[in-house]
Amino acid sequence: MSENIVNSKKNAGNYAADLVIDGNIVGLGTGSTVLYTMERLSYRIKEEGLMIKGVPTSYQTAVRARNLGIPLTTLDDFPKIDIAIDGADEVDSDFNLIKGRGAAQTRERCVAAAAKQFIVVVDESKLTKKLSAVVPVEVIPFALAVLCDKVKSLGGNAIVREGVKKDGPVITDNGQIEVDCDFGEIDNPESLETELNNIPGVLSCGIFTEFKEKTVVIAGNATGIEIL
Ligand SMILES: O=C[C@H](O)[C@H](O)[C@H](O)COP(=O)(O)O
Repeated sequence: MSENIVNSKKNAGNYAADLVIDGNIVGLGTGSTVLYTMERLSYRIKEEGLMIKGVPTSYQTAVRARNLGIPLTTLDDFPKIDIAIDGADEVDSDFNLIKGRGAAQTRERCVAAAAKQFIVVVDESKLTKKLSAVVPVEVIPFALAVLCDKVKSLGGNAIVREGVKKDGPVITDNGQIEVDCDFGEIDNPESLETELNNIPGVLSCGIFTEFKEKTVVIAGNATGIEIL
């Protein structure tokens, strides 16, 4: 990762952490940008006495939060939360998102849905006019072929994500399979999201279109941020 991208992620992540106030229940997204948010929250907890609890969206985020001294809670205890901060793989000009590079989009969707405010932290290279990144989809193995068939009928191409230091498919934090679906440029993200999420056996696809009204996008660059 170039130094520019690292600084851009850091600037976005840090800015988002400073939006958090005492008493907040904070959805903690997954990925490299939110890690900067979590590091800054950890600093604020230790240095400023900030009192918060985090709801992690993945096993990795839970482990990182524990190591950083961020107290954790769950959606069982707080079905409604104050603010969720999360990264994205692509953000279009209408605030439609593609998420799930880390295969965490199902829990990320649950946490974003539970939050009053959804803060998306990205480096500015993630901004695009039209979504065209690969769309991750989490599916139960029983429905894998049905999903692949449906993706084909929608003009896409589905590839089961393979592990890096494991042979065979990536098994998600929910014990399911992650499938990367390439549709090229996506003309209608809302309808594609609905089509994919309605396939029986799909837990969640990575297209997020329904949180626009509560979304603030913080796009980091090498020297600062832009709020969209
Ligand atoms: O499953 C992973 C998530 O959707 C991430 O939030 C997304 O991939 C962005 O990650 P990063 O901040 O590392 O680019």
